[in-house]
Amino acid sequence: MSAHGELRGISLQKHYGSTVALGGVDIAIPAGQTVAIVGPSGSGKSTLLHALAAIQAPDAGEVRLGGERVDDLTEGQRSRLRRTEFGFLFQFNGLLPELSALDNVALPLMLDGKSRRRAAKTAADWLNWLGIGDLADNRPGEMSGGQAQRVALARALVIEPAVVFADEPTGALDQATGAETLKTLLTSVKQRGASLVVVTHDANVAQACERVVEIQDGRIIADSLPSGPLAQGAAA
Ligand SMILES: Nc1ncnc2c1ncn2[C@@H]1O[C@H](COP(=O)(O)OP(=O)(O)OP(=O)(O)O)[C@@H](O)[C@H]1O
Repeated sequence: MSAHGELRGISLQKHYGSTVALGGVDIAIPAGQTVAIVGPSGSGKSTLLHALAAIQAPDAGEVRLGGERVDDLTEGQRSRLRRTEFGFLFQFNGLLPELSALDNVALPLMLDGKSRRRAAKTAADWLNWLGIGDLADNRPGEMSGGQAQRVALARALVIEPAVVFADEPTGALDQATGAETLKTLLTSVKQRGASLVVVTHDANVAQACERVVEIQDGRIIADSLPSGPLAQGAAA
């Protein structure tokens, strides 16, 4: 586990033509906190996640990780940041179909310069840790949706990220499998000391997080943290 810093978005703005996707969002996520981003469709949840994760730069505002600005990096630096500090988990697992579970999990380490042998050993440890070591040689098409999402979780965690970003991680799973995946996700990030930022429409996911931030029309309208905008009387 590495020492991780606070993730902070400051006055984040993003426009698509006349659409205001982010209308000046301020959010500070302490290291190790689990945060659900909720709100109606089109409210700006994914745009916020993409801005915080250095996937898409905001039009204005700053993103800082551990105090360091990460929104104004070159594309190469941002891509390195995503490989070393951030883990990603999406609705559909995004695994490479032609690679085994082991190789899918080893890939981020190899992209970061680790030897194939070392990457494979670490990947195997992660699959074992998540209880799916026996699936190491299976390709994604040879697993259930829940198993594949667990492999995707191993791939997100293998780099020991500061923050795991998840967009509807249980959206493609049935309720029981989704609940199990959610539990594994939360347990894993807590044990590794990572923060979790999860965009979700699923009330079960939101309730399981320590903090729920509600977005509407590109602005935070509710924050369950005592120090959030609601407590300060700043909500609309
Ligand atoms: N690439 C894009 N081009 C144009 N408009 C976009 C683009 N991406 C997002 N938008 C618009 O920005 C607004 C916010 O979109 P965003 O995807 O962040 O919402 P969301 O809350 O994640 O929605 P959903 O819950 O449906 O995924 C929406 O009005 C959307 O149509």
